[in-house]
Amino acid sequence: MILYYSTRQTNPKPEDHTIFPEALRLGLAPDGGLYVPDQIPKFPPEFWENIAGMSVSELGRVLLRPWFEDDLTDVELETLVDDALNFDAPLVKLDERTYVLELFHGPTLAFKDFAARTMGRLMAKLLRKPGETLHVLTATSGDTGAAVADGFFGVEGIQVWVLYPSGKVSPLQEKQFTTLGGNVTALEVDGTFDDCQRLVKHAFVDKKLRKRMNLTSANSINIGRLLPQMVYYARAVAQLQEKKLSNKPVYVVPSGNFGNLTAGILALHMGMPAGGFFAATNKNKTFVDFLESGRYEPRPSTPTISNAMDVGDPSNFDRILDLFNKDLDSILSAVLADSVNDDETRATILQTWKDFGYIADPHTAVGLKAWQRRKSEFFDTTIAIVLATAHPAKFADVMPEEVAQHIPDTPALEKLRKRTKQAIPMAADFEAFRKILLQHA
Ligand SMILES: Cc1ncc(COP(=O)(O)O)c(C=O)c1O
Ligand SMILES: N[C@@H](CCOP(=O)(O)O)C(=O)O
Repeated sequence: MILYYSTRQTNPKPEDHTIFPEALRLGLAPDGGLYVPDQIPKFPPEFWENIAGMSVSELGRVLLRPWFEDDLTDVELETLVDDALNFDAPLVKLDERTYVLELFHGPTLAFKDFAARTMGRLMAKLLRKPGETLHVLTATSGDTGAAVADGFFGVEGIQVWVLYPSGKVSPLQEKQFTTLGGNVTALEVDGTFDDCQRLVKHAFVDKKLRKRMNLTSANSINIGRLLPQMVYYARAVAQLQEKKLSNKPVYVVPSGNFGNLTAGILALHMGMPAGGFFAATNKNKTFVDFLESGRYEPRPSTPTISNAMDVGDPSNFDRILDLFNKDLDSILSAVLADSVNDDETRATILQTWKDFGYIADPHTAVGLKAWQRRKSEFFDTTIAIVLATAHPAKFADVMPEEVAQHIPDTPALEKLRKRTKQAIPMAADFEAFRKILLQHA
C-alpha cells in the first residue's frame, strides 16, 4: 500500500504516514510540509516500449491504477479517468530536434485541465460527506484558478475559493474564474502570487480555521494534483513510438511552482524513459540559481509576460529534493535549468512564427528559447519535447501583434469577454482572509 509522509519529516516513523484520501483532504501536511509517497510503483521497460496508440485516458487507467488500488475499484477508476481525461495532448514537430507537446486542448486551454478535472472527481468521490461543505482553497497566477473553477463548478458540497494577484493575470484568465459565480468565489488580492500562496498555506496551519472548516487545496501542494499530471508525459512517449522517434527525449518544462516538473520526475521514477528534464523559468529564477549555487534563496516574484510562472518561492522545491534524496548531484544529473527574459520570450514567439508558422504562447516560448540556447550541450541526436502549457489566445494581449493577429478563434474564450467579473477585493493579509472564510464556516 502506498502511504504518504511530509517532506518536513527527516526520518518518518510508521505513525507519520497517511493514506491517499487523507493526504488529498489535508492538501498540506499539518507540519507545513508537502506529502510525498513512501514508494513509487515502477513499470518495466517492456511496458514503456509498447504503449504506441494508447490514448490519454487509456494511459491514465493503467498508470494511476497502482496509486489508487485501495481507494477505487477498476471500474470506478476507469469511469473517473475516462470522464476527466477526454482530450488529447498532440505532439507537434517544429524541426528535427524540437517537438511541442500541446497540453492546452482541455476546456480552459492550459495544462492544468488534466489534473484539475481528475482531482475534482477524486475529491467528489473520496472526500465529500453528506451535509458537509469541503472548502477548496486555490492560489493562482492565472491558469490553476481557471481550471479548478471549471473542474469543480456546480459540484455539490464543494466551495471553491480562488485567490489571485490583482492586475497580474491576463484579462481572459481573470474572466475564467471571476464570472462563474455559484460555488466559485474569487478573491482579488492586493499583492503578488506569492502573497496568495502564502495566505493559502497559512490557512492550512491555522488550527482554529481547520477546526471550523473542512479545508483542502487544489494547488500543486496537493499530491492529488501531481499524480494525474504524469499521464501526459506517457502520452508523449506513446507518440514518440508512433512516430518511430528516440525514446529518450529531453523534456523541457516551462516552470513556476514546479508541479509540472515534479510530475515528470515521478513518471521517471515509474520507469518512464527520459534523456533528462530541462526546467525553463522566466526572470523568476530561484530554482536556476539553486542549481548553480546549491543555495535555495526564495525571493519576491517579479511580473513578466509569462505571468503564470511568476513564482519566487516554488512550492514543489521540497518535493524535488525528496525525490532525489536531497542530493544536489543527483538532481544535477537529471535536471538542467535556465532563465529567459521577456525580450527573449517576445523574440522567440516571433521567430517561431516566422520559422515554423507555429504560434507559441509566452510560457511555451520560454521553454523553446531555453532549449535553443542550450541544445548544443546535448548530443546532436537528442530531441526535445517542449511542453506547450497554454493556448496563445489566453495571452494575445502581451504577444507581438504580427503573431497575435493569426491566433485562431477560440469560441470558449470569446464568450467570456461579455461576462461580468465578480471578485471580492482583499488585502494580502491573513486576518482579512480568515475573516472572509469564517463568514462561510
Ligand atoms: C501556462 C503555464 N505554464 C507554466 C506554468 C508553470 O507550471 P508549474 O507551476 O507546474 O511549474 C503555469 C502555472 O502553473 C502555467 O499556467
Ligand atoms: N501557475 C499557476 C500557479 C499555481 O500553481 P500550482 O501549480 O501550484 O497550482 C497558476 O496558473 O495558477
